[in-house]
Amino acid sequence: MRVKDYLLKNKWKSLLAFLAKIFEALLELLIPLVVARLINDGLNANNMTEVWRNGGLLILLPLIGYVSALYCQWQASNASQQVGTELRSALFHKVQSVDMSQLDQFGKGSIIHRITNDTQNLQLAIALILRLGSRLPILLIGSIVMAFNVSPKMAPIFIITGLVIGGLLVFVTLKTNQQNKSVQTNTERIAQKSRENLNGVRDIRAFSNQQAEIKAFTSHNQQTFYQQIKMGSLQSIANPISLLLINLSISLILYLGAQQISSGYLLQGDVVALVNYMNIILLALNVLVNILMAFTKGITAIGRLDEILAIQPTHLTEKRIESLSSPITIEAKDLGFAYGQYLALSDLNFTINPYDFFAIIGGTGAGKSTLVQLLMGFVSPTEGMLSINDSSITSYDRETLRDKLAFVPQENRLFQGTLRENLVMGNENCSDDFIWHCLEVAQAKDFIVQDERGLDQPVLALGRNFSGGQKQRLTIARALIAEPDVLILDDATSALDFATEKQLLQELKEMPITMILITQRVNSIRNADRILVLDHGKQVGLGQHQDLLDSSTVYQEIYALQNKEGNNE
Ligand SMILES: Nc1ncnc2c1ncn2[C@@H]1O[C@H](COP(=O)(O)OP(=O)(O)OP(=O)(O)O)[C@@H](O)[C@H]1O
Repeated sequence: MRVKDYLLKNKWKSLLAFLAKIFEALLELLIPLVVARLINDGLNANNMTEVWRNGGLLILLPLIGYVSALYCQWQASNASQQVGTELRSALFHKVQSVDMSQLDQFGKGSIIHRITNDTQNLQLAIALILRLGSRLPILLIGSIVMAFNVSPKMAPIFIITGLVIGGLLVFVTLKTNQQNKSVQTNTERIAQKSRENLNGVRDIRAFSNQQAEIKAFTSHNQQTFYQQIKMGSLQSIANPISLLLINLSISLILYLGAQQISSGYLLQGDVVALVNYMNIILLALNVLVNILMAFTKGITAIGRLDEILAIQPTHLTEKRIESLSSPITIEAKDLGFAYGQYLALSDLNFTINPYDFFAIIGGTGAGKSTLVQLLMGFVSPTEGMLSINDSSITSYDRETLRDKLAFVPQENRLFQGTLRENLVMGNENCSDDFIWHCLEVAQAKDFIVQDERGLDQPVLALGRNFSGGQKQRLTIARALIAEPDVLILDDATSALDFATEKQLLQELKEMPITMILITQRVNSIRNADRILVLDHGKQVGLGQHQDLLDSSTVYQEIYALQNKEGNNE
């Protein structure tokens, strides 16, 4: 579904709001006529019945109009809020359901900006257009028609004024629409820069890079400022020019009206009605400028939201497999993956048997993390096949995969709360005994028991009260507590000292799980059942430690380098 479908879904509420506002506008148009009658037939003719009748109408018509406006307000708010809520939810679901690589082109900051800011802009535009926009054509066209009715000779003044001001506003709208797109992109850059800075505040300070960062931020900020000024200036031209034209027209009506009253063609009340209609046009045009501003933002938002809604999950299958029985066998056949045009992995062929200790090694940028993303179903293969128990990984329901495969990333994340809350995220009903067992396997028990609050000890935001190595052990324990069939550790032992890592791997190997370890350290995987060696996205070795030392040049090089430098021990 696209934005237009969400707008159509709420068409009845919008239509009711629209009709209520049109009704109010029609009533408003009658008022100058009633005033004219009050003057011509009542006051000038000294007819008190007409004075009372038209005076009464002058009270009644605005009252009915007010009730109608209230009803419109209610329906318009309802429709706009509903569209906003449904869109936010649809965007969130879309972001959850597509491959992560499909979102790369937008960036996280942009996606957040679209889900929050753009939906808000669209919501405001809908509300404003329904509440104010619907009455504008009625007021503008109606005033010209009514003026024609009062005096056909004066009507050309209305038509010419309307056309000139209308043309001016169309010009301003087209110009500001273009400008508004740049403003949105820049605002997004500011959000992205702020996010990047907050996340990397330590690195920035460590490298004393604050000045450069402040300069980059200020530059984006200034650019937005100038763009906003340019947009505001364009929009502000419209108002004084419209005002000038309207006042010139009113002067002309008064001048010509005076002559026509003298010649008996018009009555005084008719001239008052014509001036009132011109004032209605002026007020309507004032509102129009505000609506156009909201409208341009709304149109920009629709385009930006549709870009996200249009993403089709690359792995869509008719029916997803919702059960995955143990034990699990993973097989790659001519597997490859490309980020856009860049082929990050190609021609991978391997099998991971149940309860294997399978290791993946390779230098920086070899494609290890990309392979993990494929294994976790975060991205889908662009070449060949990756299967789990003989069915393509893309045919499985995501939740089913998450239940069976646990992943510990390089960047370990703990959340504010208690240790227990952090640990049981994937298995809320597990017993304390099981938690302690997993903590023991993950080599985390020792430092947890030192605090008498045990599992109830607090975790600060981002796990700030734990060291890097402690956080790694806790995230491994969390993955084990979820009782997965396959545990994938993506460089997740890098902060552990060699002895602790050795002990951890030993204990994990004894558990009834398949372990996939991604690492850069040869010495961590000497005991692996099988090691996959990657180099620049290609498979350059597959076998056990000793086989690879005999057969794989890349593995020999990594081994020689690490053991010469003694990096690992
Ligand atoms: N989102 C992305 N968009 C484009 N290219 C990417 C993306 N992520 C990774 N790459 C490229 O794909 C290649 C493999 O990256 P990957 O992160 O899988 O390597 P890695 O072996 O895990 O490296 P490291 O050990 O340094 O983490 C690299 O050349 C990288 O530049």
